Amino acid sequence: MYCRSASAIILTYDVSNMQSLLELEDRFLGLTDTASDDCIFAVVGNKIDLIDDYEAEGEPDGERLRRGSASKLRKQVHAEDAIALYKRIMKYRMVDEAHAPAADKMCFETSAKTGYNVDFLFESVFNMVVPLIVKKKANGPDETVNLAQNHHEKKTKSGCC
Ligand SMILES: Nc1nc2c(ncn2[C@@H]2O[C@H](COP(=O)(O)OP(=O)(O)OP(=O)(O)O)[C@@H](O)[C@H]2O)c(=O)[nH]1
Repeated sequence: MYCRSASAIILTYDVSNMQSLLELEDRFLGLTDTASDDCIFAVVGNKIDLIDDYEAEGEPDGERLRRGSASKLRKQVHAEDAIALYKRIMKYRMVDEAHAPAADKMCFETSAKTGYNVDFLFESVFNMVVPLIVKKKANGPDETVNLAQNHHEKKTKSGCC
């Protein structure tokens, strides 16, 4: 996972697996330390199609009955769990909640399989990120690591000693 200067990070868990949400915090949150200070976070519960009471938008009448619920799973991660994680992420990043997008706006449930909410997720994140990027560009170029310059500086130092 490479996050240096990232303007947006989408953290994805599996709605039918609580462990996947816990791992986002335990294993991946620390890896976002190098993201941009104003980085936008979205917390996304994927695989919503596997859940018992999921009903895809636009699903034809009777389709759900036809599908049956034998293979459906119980939802293990609820919206409030994701919202609580989002709030902990803001705390971890030391972002004042008043200055961050509202938690309920940044937590999504999707299905990569059916496409449910996927466009909405990316459009929402995109609409938030673009103004930030435009603002940053207007403030001048990003600080970047100049590998050639570092190399040269090292060489000069070793020459002096
Ligand atoms: N039903 C369903 N299956 C999905 C969805 N997204 C991914 N999968 C399936 O889940 C499996 C793992 O998907 P990956 O994209 O490899 O995700 P991963 O995070 O590496 O793996 P997992 O932790 O197992 O989900 C694959 O078989 C995918 O086809 C979804 O929205 N719904």
